[in-house]
Amino acid sequence: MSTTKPQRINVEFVSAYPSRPLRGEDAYAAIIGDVLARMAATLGHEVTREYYVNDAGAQADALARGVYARCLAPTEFEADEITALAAAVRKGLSKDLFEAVEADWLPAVRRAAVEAAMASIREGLTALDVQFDTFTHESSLETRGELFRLFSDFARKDALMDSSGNLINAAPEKPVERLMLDTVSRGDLRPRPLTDGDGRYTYYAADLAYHSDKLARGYDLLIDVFRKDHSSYAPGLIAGVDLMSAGKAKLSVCLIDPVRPALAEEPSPRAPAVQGLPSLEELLAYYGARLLRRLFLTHAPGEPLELACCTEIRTALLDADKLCASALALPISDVDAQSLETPLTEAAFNARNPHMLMKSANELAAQFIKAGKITPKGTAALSQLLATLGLAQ
Ligand SMILES: NC(=[NH2+])NCCC[C@H](N)C(=O)O
Repeated sequence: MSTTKPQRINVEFVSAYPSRPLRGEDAYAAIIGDVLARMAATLGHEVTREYYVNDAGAQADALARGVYARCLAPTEFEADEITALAAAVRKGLSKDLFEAVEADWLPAVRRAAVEAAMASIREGLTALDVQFDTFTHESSLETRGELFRLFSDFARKDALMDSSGNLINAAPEKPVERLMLDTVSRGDLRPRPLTDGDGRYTYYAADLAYHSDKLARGYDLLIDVFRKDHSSYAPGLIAGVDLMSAGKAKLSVCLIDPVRPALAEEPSPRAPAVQGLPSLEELLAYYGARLLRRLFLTHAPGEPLELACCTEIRTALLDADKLCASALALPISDVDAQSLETPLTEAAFNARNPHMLMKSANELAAQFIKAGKITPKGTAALSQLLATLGLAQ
């Protein structure tokens, strides 16, 4: 089945902050990441599906503080997803902790809050029928030692700069303020800060340490599925990986279009023009995981995806689903038809565009329905496409 040299591929996707529930864009990223991983596996590659849990920075601290406040005075807050987390966290922590100073309770509350939040994120992903092999926690990475090693390597490669943009030939023993990485020589538009004004490592620096960890695990290709708001961040990461891997492995970034609420059909002058975006829960309740998957895969990348719970969309998705099922149930004819499964999967994988596969699956099904019969190769091609899309009948 494989037409390319088998490679070890890591697909990182979703990686939403534990500090908020999953949104439409996360669900979209989940489906695209899942299908990219399926395509790679179909082509014979060895694939790891990974989620990066950002549990170490300011967002995680803010989550811990919100949860802590609700643990102390549960009745003072309106019920929301943070109160739900607080209820779970409160049960597992000792009472004394709630009398301690922040430095004492913060790490424990943060750990428990992240765990409870990730449990609910995992539930959402399972409901979407998307599995992961690995969850890597930012807090578990030995960032400090690893970054010193990386910075020394950058200095040797003439890529480490001080705050005035001058190259420095050795990494400082202790982190100093405004160290920069010269990523411009690797195709980036501007150098990237490695430490901030207080000498603390940036999110980008920690992300480099994380990608260095992925490289050490021996992958030939790293794929990051990011939301489009990462579009100016991504080139810095790509250049950083290029520097770290010395050309041995490559990072490729797939950007997910924003997901917006659909415009109301007849916006009234009084009502707001847009309805709120339905939550993942509502979307799943309305469409079910299968039609929701079809909906994301039907969207051609490039424009924001407008999402709504709408009878017309639901009917169209259901019809497309039935079309494929009916095509596969047609009488088998022995007329030979060309099989397009592998070259197409390869093209779609190289373009990081599962939409191409979706379109072809629909077209193929319509073609066979029109002919009133299906060839053995047609059955194989259509089944293979649907399996790769996670839509096997
Ligand atoms: N290695 C990465 N930077 N992964 C993406 C992380 C995304 C980040 N947690 C967010 O929700 O915006």
